[in-house]
Amino acid sequence: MSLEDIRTKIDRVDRELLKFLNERADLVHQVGEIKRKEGLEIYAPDREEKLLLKLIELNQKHKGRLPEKSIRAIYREIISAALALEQDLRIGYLGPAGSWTHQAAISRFGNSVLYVSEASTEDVFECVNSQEADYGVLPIEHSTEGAVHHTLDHLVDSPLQIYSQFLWRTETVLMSNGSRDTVDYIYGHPQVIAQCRKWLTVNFPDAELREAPSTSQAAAFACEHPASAALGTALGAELQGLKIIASSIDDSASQARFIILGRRPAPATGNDNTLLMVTAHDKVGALFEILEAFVKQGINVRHIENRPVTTDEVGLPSRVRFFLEVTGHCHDEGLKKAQEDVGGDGAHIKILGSYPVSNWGDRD
Ligand SMILES: O=C(O)C(=O)C[C@]1(C(=O)O)C=C[C@@H](O)C=C1
Repeated sequence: MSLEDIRTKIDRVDRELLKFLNERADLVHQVGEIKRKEGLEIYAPDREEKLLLKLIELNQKHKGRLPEKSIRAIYREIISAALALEQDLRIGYLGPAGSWTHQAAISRFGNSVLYVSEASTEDVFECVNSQEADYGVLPIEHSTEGAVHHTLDHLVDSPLQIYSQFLWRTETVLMSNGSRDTVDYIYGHPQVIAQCRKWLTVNFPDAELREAPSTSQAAAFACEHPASAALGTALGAELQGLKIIASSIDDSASQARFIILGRRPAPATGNDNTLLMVTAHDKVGALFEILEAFVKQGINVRHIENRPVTTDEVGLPSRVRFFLEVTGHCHDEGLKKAQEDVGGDGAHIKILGSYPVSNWGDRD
């Protein structure tokens, strides 16, 4: 078949695709109307995941040429367009623009929705609470550095809940106005330099490493001279108009867990985890009693993090605070019973959110 013939066939397939995409958009519009009438959440991550898994399975069965990564990327944008059609969805994220959280948020919500850059964790909470944004995206755990305490601490007094969470690989790129051969100095946040040190030593042994206060500031410095480069995100390079001269340069693969903050709890999917906070008296066996209540109900405590309890009131008995990630949904009977048990011992328990399971190394 000639090139012309193949292109004629591609044009025909594209016309069909467009027809189907618009047919899908009409159906999504109807879903949006029902959700608005019934006061349901527009964003349904569990439905998105089920839909994607079904398509990936179908593709494998029919030996489709497209890899899973491409199917996810294509559908990410189709669903992003759907979300934008259903509602002018606004997503607040921990900025600045081009940050890892920004890139992670786009990997989840696609390019058709609106993004609002927030300067601090507190601002992300505030924009969702005040309804300036529908959802907020924040990091909660790094595979190398552990929990992001700043995010956990803000959940303590907030009426907001974790609506969903996801994992995202934090891949560093090297960006510049020049080419690989012209780089004399490289800017980067100290933590990012540390993450890529071995690669930098092997590939740029003579380049001077210069510390920058943030990844976006590093990119801004690199814009000034073609002999300089910066470490950061692919999105940061795009936003600054810099070329990516090397990618995936981290010494070891690192992932981060992000939460999607919402105003309402997420529905149960049958495979959920729940994050809860327990504040108990500081006494012998405090943690043992808490854990026992969950064990009795056959609930697995997957992760424990403890944080100091601050109080302005002098004379109050000292207390300890634990953040526990447990298996199950907060509406499960077993979890409710465990909660009652813990509460009966004088401890205070607060549900911070139930969300579908996602484990380290599950996917990109
Ligand atoms: O099924 C829904 O609830 C929809 O709103 C449709 C749809 C989709 O495009 O398939 C869009 C957004 C949701 O997050 C999940 C799925």
